[in-house]
Amino acid sequence: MSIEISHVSKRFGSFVALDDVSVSIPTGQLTALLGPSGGGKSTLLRIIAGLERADTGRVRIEGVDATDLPPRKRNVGFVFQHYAAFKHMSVRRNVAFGLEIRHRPKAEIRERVDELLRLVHLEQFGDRLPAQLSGGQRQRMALARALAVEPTVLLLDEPFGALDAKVRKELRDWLRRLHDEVHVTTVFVTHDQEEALEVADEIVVVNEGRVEQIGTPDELYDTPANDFVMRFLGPVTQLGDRLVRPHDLVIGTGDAEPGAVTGRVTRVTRIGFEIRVEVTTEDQVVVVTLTRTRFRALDVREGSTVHVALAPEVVAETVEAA
Ligand SMILES: Nc1ncnc2c1ncn2[C@@H]1O[C@H](COP(=O)(O)OP(=O)(O)OP(=O)(O)O)[C@@H](O)[C@H]1O
Repeated sequence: MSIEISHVSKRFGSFVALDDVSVSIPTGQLTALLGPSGGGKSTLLRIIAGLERADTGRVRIEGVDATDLPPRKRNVGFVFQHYAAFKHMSVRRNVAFGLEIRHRPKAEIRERVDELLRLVHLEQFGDRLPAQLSGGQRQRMALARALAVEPTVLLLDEPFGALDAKVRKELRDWLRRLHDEVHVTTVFVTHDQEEALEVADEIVVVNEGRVEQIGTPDELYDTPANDFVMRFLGPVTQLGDRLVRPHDLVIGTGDAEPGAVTGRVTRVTRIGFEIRVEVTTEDQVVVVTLTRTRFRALDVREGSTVHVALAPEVVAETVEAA
């Protein structure tokens, strides 16, 4: 394990930001701290970085007890949402900064900076000033700068949070590819479940100062530990007294299967390649999402009486899991 957080608690006045949190973060992986705003993700990241002190608990990084070490002795690299670059220095010098203050030989610095600029696809931009870069390019420069000193751990706090949706998505793919190349243990904070599901090897769900669940994207999505995780990770709907995913449901028009609920189709909406069907039963509205092909084959419309049940393959999986 690269980072071991054990029994960490943190209060701000009487407010409990972290409540007895224990997490192990594996070496070489990309781990997301995911959760709603104010849940404690950034506080946890800042405690790993040494920018904040835990009231109780310990932090070990690569086997070394880092709890009492200042940030510069932890060998961690950070990137924040609003990255403060040296405005009057070129991109190259910004990236080289950490190496220069460590008095590395000039030739070594030049070589390393070239390599980093290549890695973050900024090789043509080395001589520009940070103000002459786009937001996405600036964040890539920030990553190159953080990686320059070969940190043991890279910590990213909503690194793409301030960028527009399209650039965000591009950088997300890029981060994944970068990580496949560099393999530095990386922890990144996000409140965006799609970002975490797409990019991370492992996700730690943090809510109200506690860890709700730790697992791979598939584990969290398919076997959430509780309703909170289930709701946070994707769309949900209620079927009877169960919380289920709308795309795990099927609609039937013949005889009702055991466990099915019966209702009327009250709304049909097309969302991209999916069709969202609202079925109103005696006491609830159930949402089902179907592919267009499946929907067409069904031949139902608003007003049709239908049955809704859990898809047979999902029932089989649930039985297997239990
Ligand atoms: N220095 C501080 N002083 C007082 N309260 C703080 C301080 N830092 C954080 N908090 C509070 O602790 C709670 C957790 O904050 P934190 O930034 O860790 O949450 P988060 O999950 O990262 O949320 P966000 O995504 O909004 O940054 C919040 O309610 C916040 O207001």
